[in-house]
This record gives sequence, C-alpha cells and structure tokens, in this order.
Amino acid sequence: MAFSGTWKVEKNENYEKFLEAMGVNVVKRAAATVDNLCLTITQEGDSFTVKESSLIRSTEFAFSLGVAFDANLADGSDVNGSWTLEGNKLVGKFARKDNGKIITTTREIIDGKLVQTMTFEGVEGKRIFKKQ
Ligand SMILES: CCCCCCCCCCCCCC(=O)O
Repeated sequence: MAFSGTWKVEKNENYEKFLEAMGVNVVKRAAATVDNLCLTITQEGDSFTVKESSLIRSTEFAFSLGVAFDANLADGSDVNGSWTLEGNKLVGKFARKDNGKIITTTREIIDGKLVQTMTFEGVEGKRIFKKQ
C-alpha cells in the first residue's frame, strides 16, 4: 500500500507556527522542529499501524479507517479522532481533550514523498518525509 514503509522527516514548512498555535512553548518548539521524526507505517486493508520514533519519544498507534481512537501527541496533548481515506489522501480529524478544539491533518504521497499537513486554529504546517 502506498503509505507503507519507513519515512524520515526531511523538511518542515511553517511547522513552528503550527506548534505555536497549539500552545507549545518556545523550548519544546525548538526541539520539535529538529526531532528527526521517523514514521514506520504498515497498512493492511483498512488497518494501520504507525510507529513513531524521534529524539523526543518512541511510540506506536494502531487504528482502522473511520474508527475513532485516543492518541497522545508529542507535545503531550491528548486527542480523540479518526483517519479516513479520501481518494489517495488520508484525512484526519482529532479533537483535543483539554479544550475540544479540532486539529485537521492529511497525509498524502506527492512526488514520492509523504507530506503531512496539520492545521489548528487556522494555522497550517507541513512535514515532508523521504522514504528510507
Ligand atoms: C506536537 C505535534 C502535533 C502533531 C499533530 C498531528 C495531528 C494529529 C495527528 C494524530 C496522529 C494519530 C496517530 C498517527 O496516525 O500518527
């Protein structure tokens, strides 16, 4: 499946501003933008596992398309939401448990790169990953 594989972050676009909108403090923002994030994604039909490994933490998520699940984000935020597939694009909608506000996110393959877009309170950031 297109998303399966190991993906290492190559560059960020406006990610620091996205984190600022999320309320992440300056010290954590600085660390997050150089976290060497690596995602290992396995897709089997509608079921996914995402292994996240970075200088900040290592963790793993398992979810099925359209089924809500709990997740703890790298900044410590707890969220609940789900991923769906729209065409070739994964579309995620997650509500923060502390304030109910929504994070929207997409993952898509563009020119062989995995591009994750994240939006919170109107501020969009991107992380672009290269396949290993
Ligand atoms: C501080 C980092 C914030 C990153 C926000 C990403 C948007 C929410 C994504 C939820 C991820 C669930 C698990 C996953 O598929 O990786």
